Amino acid sequence: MIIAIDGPAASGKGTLSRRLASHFGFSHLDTGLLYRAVGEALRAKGLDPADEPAAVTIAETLDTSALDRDRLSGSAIGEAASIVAAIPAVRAALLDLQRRFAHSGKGAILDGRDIGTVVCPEAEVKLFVTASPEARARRRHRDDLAINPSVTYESVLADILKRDARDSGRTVAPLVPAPDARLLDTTDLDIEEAFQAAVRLVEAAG
Ligand SMILES: Nc1ncnc2c1ncn2[C@@H]1O[C@H](COP(=O)(O)OP(=O)(O)O)[C@@H](O)[C@H]1O
Ligand SMILES: Nc1ccn([C@@H]2O[C@H](COP(=O)(O)OP(=O)(O)O)[C@@H](O)[C@H]2O)c(=O)n1
Repeated sequence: MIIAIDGPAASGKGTLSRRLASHFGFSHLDTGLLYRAVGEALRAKGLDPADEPAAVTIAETLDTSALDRDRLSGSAIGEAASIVAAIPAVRAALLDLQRRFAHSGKGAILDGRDIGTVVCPEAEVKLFVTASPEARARRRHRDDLAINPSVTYESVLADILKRDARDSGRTVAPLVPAPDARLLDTTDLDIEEAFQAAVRLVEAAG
C-alpha cells in the first residue's frame, strides 16, 4: 500500500507521516529533504539556488543515504529548496528514486507536495494536510526559536506565505490537492487528534 501525504509548509505532514509509518509498520520518505539537500549543497558551494545547471548536477548525484532533518531544517534552506524545486530537470532527476522507494516494500508513506499528483498518482490513500497560515507559522516559529532565539513570528509567517505561493504557482508539479485526495485540516487539531483522524481515513480506504 502507498500512502501519499501532501500539503503546505508546517501543516504537520512529517509528524503525521512518521506516526502513521510507525503505526502501520510502513517505511517513510520525507521528500522535502531531497529538495532541501539540493538547496543546501548549492548554498554550501556559494552558488545561487536558481543556478539551473549546478542544481541539476547536484540532484543527479545526490547521496540520499545521509538526509538529516536537523541538518537541513531552517527557513533559509527551505527557501533554497523551494527555488530548486521549481526547476523541472531537478524534479525529473529526483523522481525515479521516490517511485522506487514507494514500491519497495509492503507499505510506504511519502510526504511532500506532489506525491498524490505526480510521484504516486496510483497511491491507495491520498491525504492533503493543511492548516491556517497562522497556525502553521505558530508551530514553525516554536521550532525555529530553538535554533534562533531572535526570530519573530511575523518573519516566519512571511516566509511560509512566500514559499507556499512559489510552490503553488510553479508550472511543474505545483502544490495542489490531487482530485481524489482527502482533506485533513489540522488547524484545530492537536498532534494526537490529527493522527487519529488520519488513521480513520487510511482505514476507510482499506
Ligand atoms: N496538529 C498539530 N498541532 C500542533 N502542532 C503540530 C501539529 N502537527 C504538527 N505540529 C508541530 O508543528 C511543527 C511542524 O510540523 P511538521 O510535521 O514538521 O510539518 P511539515 O512536515 O508539514 O512541514 C512541528 O513542531 C510539529 O511538532
Ligand atoms: N515533494 C516535494 C517536497 C518538497 N518540495 C519542495 O521542497 C521545499 C521544502 O519542503 P519541506 O517538505 O521540507 O518543507 P516544510 O513543509 O517542512 O517546511 C518545499 O517548499 C517545496 O518547494 C517539493 O517541491 N516537492
